[in-house]
Amino acid sequence: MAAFMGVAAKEKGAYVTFLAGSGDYWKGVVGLTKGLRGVKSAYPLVVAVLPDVPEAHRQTLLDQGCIVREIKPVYPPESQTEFAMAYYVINYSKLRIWEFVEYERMVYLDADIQVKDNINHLFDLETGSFYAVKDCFCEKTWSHTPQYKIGYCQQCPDRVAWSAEGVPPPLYFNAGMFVHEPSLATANALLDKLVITDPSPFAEQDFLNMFFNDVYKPIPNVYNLVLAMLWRHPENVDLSKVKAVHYCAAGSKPWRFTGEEANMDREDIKMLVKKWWDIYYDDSLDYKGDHQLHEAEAVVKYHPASSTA
Ligand SMILES: O=c1ccn([C@@H]2O[C@H](COP(=O)(O)OP(=O)(O)O)[C@@H](O)[C@H]2O)c(=O)[nH]1
Ligand SMILES: OC[C@H]1O[C@H](O[C@@H]2[C@@H](O)[C@H](O)[C@@H](O)[C@H](O)[C@@H]2O)[C@H](O)[C@@H](O)[C@H]1O
Ligand SMILES: [Mn+2]
Repeated sequence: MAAFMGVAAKEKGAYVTFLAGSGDYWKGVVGLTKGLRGVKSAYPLVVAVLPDVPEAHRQTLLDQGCIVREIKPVYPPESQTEFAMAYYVINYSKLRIWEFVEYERMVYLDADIQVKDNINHLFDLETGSFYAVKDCFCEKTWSHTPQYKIGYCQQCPDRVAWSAEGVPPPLYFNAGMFVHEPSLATANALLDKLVITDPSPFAEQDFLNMFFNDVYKPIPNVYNLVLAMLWRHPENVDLSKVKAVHYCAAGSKPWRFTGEEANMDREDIKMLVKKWWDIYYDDSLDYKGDHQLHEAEAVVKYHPASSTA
C-alpha cells in the first residue's frame, strides 16, 4: 500500500466477511473465497475474525488467499432480550468492519453466502447510501413481530395492509450482504449508539436497520437471495438471474445440510446446496499464490431503474 507523507493511501475496495468461533463456518468462508475467485472478482476477501477462531482455521483461509484480520468482539448492552437465535449476540462484532478504513468501500457477505455471478459493479455505486437487499418477514423467526402476526411482508406490500392509515413500516434489509464505506467516524458513531440501544431479536441486523434507516437504498434480490424467498415469494425470484445465494434458512447451511428440516426437501434447495459443494471442492478455484485480481468488469453496470429492488 503506497504511503504518502505518512498517510497510507486507501485501497479502492475489498469484499469482507465475518468469522467467529471454532465451529464449521470457516468452510463457508472457504466456499465464499473460491466462489468470488470463480466469478473473476476484482477485489480481495478480508475475513474479520474474532479471537476465538483457531489458528488452523486462520491458516486455511490464508492458504486460500484471504486477508485475515483479527477484531475485538462487540457486545450489546446487558439485557434480557431473547435473540431470534441465541448465537446472534456475537453478530454485533460485524460492526468492527467500519474500522477497515484502508478501504474506500467494502461489500460485506455473510460466510453462508455464495456468489454465482460477478458483482464487482457494486463497488461503483454512488457513495453516501447504504445498499442492501430487503428481507422477508414470513419465516417463523419473525413470529415475535407485529408484521408476522398480521401477515404483512414488504416483499408483497399489497397482500395485507400494514395499518388502517396504510403507511407501511420503513424498508428493512437483510444484513447478510451490504455495501458500505468504512470510516472511523461511522465506526465510533455505531458503537456510541449501540451502548444506548436495547438489543432486539435480530441483533445487529435490527441495529443496522435503525442506524442506516435514512440512507438505506434497496438493491434487487439477485444480490442476496434469502432462501425463504423461494417458498414465501417465488413470484419475486428468477433463479437464473440470482448473483448471490444466502443459505440463511434454518437447516440450509450447505456444510451441515441434511435435507430433513422444513422446506429443505426441495429440488431447488438441493440443487443450490450441490452447487455450493461443487465450488467448495473445485480445486481449479484454489488460491495459487497468484493474487491476479481480475479487472473490475466495467461492462456490467448496475441499473437501479431496470430491476425490481
Ligand atoms: O458460529 C458462528 C455464527 C455466525 N458466524 C458469522 O456470522 C454470520 C451471520 O450468522 P448466520 O449467517 O448464521 O445468520 P443467518 O444469516 O443464518 O441469520 C455468518 O454468516 C458468519 O459469517 C460465524 O462466523 N460463526
Ligand atoms: O444476527 C441477525 C442475523 O439476521 C439475518 O438472518 C436472519 C434474517 O435473514 C431473517 O429474515 C431470516 O428469517 C432468518 O432465517 C435469518 O437467519 C442475517 O442474515 C444475518 O446476517 C444476521 O444479521
Ligand atoms: Mn447468513
